[in-house]
Amino acid sequence: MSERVIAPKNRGFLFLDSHPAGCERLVEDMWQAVPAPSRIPDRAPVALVIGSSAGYGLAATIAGLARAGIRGIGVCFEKAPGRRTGTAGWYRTAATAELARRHGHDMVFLNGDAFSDEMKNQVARVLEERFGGRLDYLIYSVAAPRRTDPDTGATYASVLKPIGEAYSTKTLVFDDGGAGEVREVGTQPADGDDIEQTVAVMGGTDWERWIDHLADRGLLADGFTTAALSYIGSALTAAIYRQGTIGAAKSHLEQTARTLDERLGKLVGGRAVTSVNAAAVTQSSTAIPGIALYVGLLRGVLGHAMVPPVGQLTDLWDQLTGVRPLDLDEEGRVRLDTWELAPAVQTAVTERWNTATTENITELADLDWFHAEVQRLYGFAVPGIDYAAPVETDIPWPGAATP
Ligand SMILES: NC(=O)c1ccc[n+]([C@@H]2O[C@H](COP(=O)([O-])OP(=O)(O)OC[C@H]3O[C@@H](n4cnc5c(N)ncnc54)[C@H](O)[C@@H]3O)[C@@H](O)[C@H]2O)c1
Repeated sequence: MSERVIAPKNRGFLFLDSHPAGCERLVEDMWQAVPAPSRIPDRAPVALVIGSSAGYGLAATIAGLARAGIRGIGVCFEKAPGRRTGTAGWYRTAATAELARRHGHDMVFLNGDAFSDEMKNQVARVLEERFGGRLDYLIYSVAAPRRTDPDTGATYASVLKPIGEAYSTKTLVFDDGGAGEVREVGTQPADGDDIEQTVAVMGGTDWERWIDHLADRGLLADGFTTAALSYIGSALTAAIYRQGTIGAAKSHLEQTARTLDERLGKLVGGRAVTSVNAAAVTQSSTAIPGIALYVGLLRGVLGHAMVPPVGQLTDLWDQLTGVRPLDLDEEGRVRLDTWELAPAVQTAVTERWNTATTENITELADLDWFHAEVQRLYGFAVPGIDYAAPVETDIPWPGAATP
């Protein structure tokens, strides 16, 4: 046992420690935010969520459990407590597992590299031994800086760069006291094999490898449906996002969905789609130049009308499970970002973006919210948590939860 008081220590948007009690409370709040199921399925669907410990994948897991009544497996890559605390995703997973258990869902969490064949084999074994060898849904929500290709052993690294020309953008940074500053940052364009490397990590290759692996072992149920998360975003961030290296990876992911959709249709009467979600504060998104300013301004314009990830994922589950029909755009994508990209919203954000300076930023953007959201990624700034009290940090990885 190792109880201690944990104070936030950070370098920019990255924190060295996380707070177990804050992480637990956030997971409980997310669960509470999900509306009760509109119908109880005869048989709890079996789902696999890859990237289940943070951001959209965590939202997929919690909305899946609380709304769609899933059971199954969550896969993520987290660090255990040691000299420092465990990662926030470690504690969020422990909290999610406990909630699943309390609500009677059989949910197993596996910690390791989703890109490896070892993890794919491990998941296949758990599906065979524990879930009747039948997978109904797979949600793919990995955001990673690197991927090692199991066939060649080559390791690819993704980069966030514009394509063609150098790009300069306004961005938001915080000083130690939490005051925001609007700065200009420049990024050089992709060169060499930057695009191929980024596509190799964040494109659809690993998603397809998962489906192939599970299909080869006969583990896909009739009507098996899979969704991978994607992003389009604003014209304000297009040069670094959708038109940049990561956008090339998202185009590849969306193309993979079209190929998989055709294949799964023939194989098991199944479906593959991408789900285009809205901007959210996550560990991955805060690493993208300009996104912090953009999201702060978006919140300044929309306030509580922003739909949080768990709200968007409730909608996705409703569409995947047939509570309402799958609503696809002309490119075959589920669109959960329409409120973000509404022309009136984008016009208002653009006006604010163009005039934003360090002096007026507090009037234009919701900086308090943004700054707190960043801290909440690590379990800090959570209302109701006593941060002066010692907490147990040595929390074990959840064992297979038998309801
Ligand atoms: N954050 C946004 O604004 C936003 C908007 C729309 C779509 N998306 C998409 O959602 C997806 C998830 O992004 P996020 O922002 O929620 O990321 P995140 O950083 O919050 O979460 C990433 C998850 O991936 C897991 N992961 C990372 N590497 C792994 C590995 N090698 N093996 C197993 N698990 C691994 C992490 O443990 C974590 O659970 C991405 O496809 C992203 O493009 C994000």
